[in-house]
Amino acid sequence: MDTLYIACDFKVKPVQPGTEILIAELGEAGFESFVENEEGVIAYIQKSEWEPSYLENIYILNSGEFEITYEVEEIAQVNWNEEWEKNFQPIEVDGICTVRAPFHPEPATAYDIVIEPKMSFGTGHHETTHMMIQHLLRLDLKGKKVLDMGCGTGVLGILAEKLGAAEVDAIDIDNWCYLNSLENVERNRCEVTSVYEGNAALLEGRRYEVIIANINRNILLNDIPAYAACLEPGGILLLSGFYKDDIPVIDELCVKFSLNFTENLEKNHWVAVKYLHAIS
Ligand SMILES: C[S@@+](CC[C@H](N)C(=O)[O-])C[C@H]1O[C@@H](n2cnc3c(N)ncnc32)[C@H](O)[C@@H]1O
Repeated sequence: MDTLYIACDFKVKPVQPGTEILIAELGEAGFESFVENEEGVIAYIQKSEWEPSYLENIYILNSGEFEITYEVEEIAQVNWNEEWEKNFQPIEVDGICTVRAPFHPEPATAYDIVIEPKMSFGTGHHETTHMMIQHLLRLDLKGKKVLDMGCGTGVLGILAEKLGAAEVDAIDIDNWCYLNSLENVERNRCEVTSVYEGNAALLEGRRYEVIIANINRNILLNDIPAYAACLEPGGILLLSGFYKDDIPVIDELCVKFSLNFTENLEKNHWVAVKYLHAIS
């Protein structure tokens, strides 16, 4: 079944830094996927999530700081491979991990993740994915049970398996992301990663030592109690998908569930925060 999408084709002047700021704002607002080009960016959102007034609340479009024009189009399927071949450059994180498409040459980094992103979020280009990869590279995941909540392309769960996790559950609410994660898990020859379509309701009765969730502020505020309920004492929770300014409200909730702030990475106002589940 085809999922209908809204594609907004933004022409931005100057392209940098205007496009970067626009993508950050659209990502926070709920746009799922971005294809950058020489003139700006095409941003995608599921039609079911879209309202005609949606762009009115995107500050950068109305601030006058950048000259931005756009066209809105409804689409079903497009040739994503062609789009990504034109636009997707490999991403290297800390000289240790590369995220690339199948048509890129094999890298020399210790970890090589091959992603065909299609419509899903999670190529390592976004600040939040990049920082979550950085966090993961610094953890000892050997033998751990890991949850990748809001897996998108599956990139973080795939990396968790490559870093030695004993078992990885990757969950996404979106059918397209679920299917894309399945494909990418297979493409990377993962053996201990299972992909599920769903949300925090699936977590009942499950236990994890590490939980990764790069989603957005509101979903996290809703689902942190469910994450805490299935995180082992001494376990680690990595959260991203929100801005630095949102840390206090996220922190306030986490503390109530014995999740203690330990470390924070920050890039272009986006953050990725590490919490430790207190041992009671
Ligand atoms: C910002 S993307 C992150 C993708 C990938 N994990 C990464 O770090 O690049 C967030 C993902 O969360 C999914 N999502 C949104 N709400 C969700 C929910 N309530 N439960 C599970 N997944 C959700 C979206 O479909 C999307 O794929």
